[in-house]
Amino acid sequence: MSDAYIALADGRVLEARARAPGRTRGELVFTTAYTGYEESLTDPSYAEQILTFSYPLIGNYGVRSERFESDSVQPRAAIARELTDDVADWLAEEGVPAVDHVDTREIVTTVREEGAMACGIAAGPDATPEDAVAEMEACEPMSDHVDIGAQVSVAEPTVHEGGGDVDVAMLDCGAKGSIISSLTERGADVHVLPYDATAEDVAAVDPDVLFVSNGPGDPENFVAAQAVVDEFAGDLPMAGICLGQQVITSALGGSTEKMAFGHRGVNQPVKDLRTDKVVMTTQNHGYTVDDTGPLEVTQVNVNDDTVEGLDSEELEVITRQYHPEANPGPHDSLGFFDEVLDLATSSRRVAAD
Ligand SMILES: NC(=O)CC[C@H](N)C(=O)O
Repeated sequence: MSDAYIALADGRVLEARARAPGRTRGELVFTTAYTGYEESLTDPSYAEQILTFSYPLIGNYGVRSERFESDSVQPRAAIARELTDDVADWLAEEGVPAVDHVDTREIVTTVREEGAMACGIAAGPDATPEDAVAEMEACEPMSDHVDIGAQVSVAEPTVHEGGGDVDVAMLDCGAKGSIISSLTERGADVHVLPYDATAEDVAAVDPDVLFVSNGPGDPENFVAAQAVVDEFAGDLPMAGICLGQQVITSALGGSTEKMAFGHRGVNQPVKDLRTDKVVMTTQNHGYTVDDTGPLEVTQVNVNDDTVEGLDSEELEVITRQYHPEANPGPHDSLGFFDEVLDLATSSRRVAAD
């Protein structure tokens, strides 16, 4: 007898083993990353999603809080072929349902063929297939989570000192901790502001650059962040990662669209169109920029040609769809943070001349 059920939007109910009990629902997605489960499970970009690991064994090197990207577990639930006790116990403590002993290849091929979909999970001694179906039926599309930023952003402005003389104003739409530390390690002071900060809040920190972070859900719902970008366009250098690229592009007149199942993993090849160099990148996104507005495409995904990097010399904008901070993943693109800080300081020099 199974003690866990996974209900998919296409009507199937899969049997599994409960590793952390509970009932929940979310958008079913998968990551192909073979390491970095501590980072992925604490990445705020996964809020309101159910994360399936395609790699079959998750948890084989334990759970260490130094690796966490935020203070809590972010996906609504986790699914793997095999979860170790370390991970299962951690998720149980955090109240996040987790299941294993399920054919994750079937889940991955379903999502690849039919797209990211509504999913319900019921796990624990009393769980029934009907409970999982009821959860799945109550699942809202990602774009209906209009205030998802409130779930993942800081409540109050917070400063992370890097000791240098560059001030970054970061709109925290669900920032991973290592995006902040990638900037402080390079000497920047990072003023982390709530996702709904106003232009006045940003002006109050007198930044050299505006940075829009990664984050969960539909970028079109981050209307306050888009308004801030619109306000400072052309007057302040700007940079963004993932949701940040999407928000900046939309605010400047471009647009985004939902992908079928997105990119989630640590080996997505990205080509720089100026150098022809390909690097491996970490990704976690379900939306993509389809109209770049005034921005120029500088980098593309080698697998499907989607936009990976955007730039505008005139507007002093530089963005990435992937995650240069890695964690998990390859460090090939860490230089992005140097480019951001160069943009901030060179613009200040021009202003002073
Ligand atoms: N990592 C992110 O910032 C994700 C951005 C956005 N929520 C998407 O899925 O496309």
